[in-house]
Amino acid sequence: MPVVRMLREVAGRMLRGPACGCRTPALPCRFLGTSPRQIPADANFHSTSFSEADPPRVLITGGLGQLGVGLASFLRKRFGKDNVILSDIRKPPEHVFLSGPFIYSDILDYKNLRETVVNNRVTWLFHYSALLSAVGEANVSLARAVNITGLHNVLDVAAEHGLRLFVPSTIGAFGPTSPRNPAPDLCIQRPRTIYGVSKVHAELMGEYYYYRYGLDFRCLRYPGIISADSQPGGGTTDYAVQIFHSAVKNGRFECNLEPGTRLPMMYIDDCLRATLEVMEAPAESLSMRTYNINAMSFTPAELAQEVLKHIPEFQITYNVDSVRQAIADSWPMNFDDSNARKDWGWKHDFDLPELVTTMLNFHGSESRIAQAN
Ligand SMILES: NC(=O)C1=CN([C@@H]2O[C@H](COP(=O)(O)OP(=O)(O)OC[C@H]3O[C@@H](n4cnc5c(N)ncnc54)[C@H](O)[C@@H]3O)[C@@H](O)[C@H]2O)C=CC1
Ligand SMILES: CC(=O)[C@H](N)C(=O)O
Repeated sequence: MPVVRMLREVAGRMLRGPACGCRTPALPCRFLGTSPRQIPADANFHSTSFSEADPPRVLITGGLGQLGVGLASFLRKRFGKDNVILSDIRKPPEHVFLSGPFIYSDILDYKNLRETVVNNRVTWLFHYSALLSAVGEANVSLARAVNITGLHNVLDVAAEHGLRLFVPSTIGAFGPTSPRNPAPDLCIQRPRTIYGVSKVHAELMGEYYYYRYGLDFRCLRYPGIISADSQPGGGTTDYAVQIFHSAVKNGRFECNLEPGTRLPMMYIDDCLRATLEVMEAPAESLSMRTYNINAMSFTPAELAQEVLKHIPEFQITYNVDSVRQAIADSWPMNFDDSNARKDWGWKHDFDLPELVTTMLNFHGSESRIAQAN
């Protein structure tokens, strides 16, 4: 077959993608060329032999933030302590350092990242490094570097070494022109933050690498995540974590969003379980590479009402941060996650009442321990 005709046919298949019902990459991974970092044409992309019976060798980037330590502990229970490596550019607290393998890894340093993957025989990568929505607006050039350049490094290393790659996206990947109640998986995405723009970029680049190079890219759009034993890293949904700590400690909370601001939220246990479930889902069950996941949706006033049921003297006041409020007003109020439920059986466990009970129990017992010491 003449080369030009062959290439045209392959490109046609790639562009048709899932519309023709394909659930595997439309483009054989080495058909049109090599990985983006000029790997030789005879390089074997899926060279890391990974039998489903062997546990994966996992690397978590940006692992010292709100979600990474919990993810490491969750994955270590499943795959064994030494098979899950936590990494970050910050110094780990002692209890984290002692809990399992930790290494320095800067995602902006491509060679360092590649060395880490090679030396540790990594097969699965969870890419958590990022600057979140509010801190991203305060430092756009750093957010652009970490969230976009860093992602390019991660994608290239993952493609080069045949990794299964998880990259979280967010409700922040939608904008004021997206349907907001609920936001479906596929719709207009024109976010107005550097965080949101970088996450749409990540979704598209990951999907492109899947079709172009056969990279096993998987992505979930997380709602705002609420965790008891880790602090949020500078986002718009942070209030929903901080409120519990303040309620138990002081009986009051000053909220930086307006009382009626409705946003999708999820308890961390559901988020981590969803992350593992989509990574373990058989490839043929995934009709898409990027899924919304949802659990609950509430406003600060509704959350405060639920806290009041446990702490009758609790008081909430409002001192609105205009940057965060503008961001929240452009995000979905609710998420449609029917595709995740249909394709790989996603189901959340925590609704608002269970969330509030769990969070207050944790902070209540923490503060009782502190008082006793
Ligand atoms: N926490 C949430 O509510 C949500 C989080 N996500 C996503 O989940 C992921 C994890 O989120 P969090 O743990 O909350 O973030 P976080 O902001 O708490 O932690 C991010 C980590 O990235 C690290 N980092 C920054 N620059 C780095 C670099 N050059 N190299 C390596 N690491 C670097 C930071 O030191 C930090 O520990 C992020 O990608 C975030 O966008 C998505 C939606 C909701
Ligand atoms: C929802 C998110 O992505 C994050 N928590 C943020 O508020 O920036």
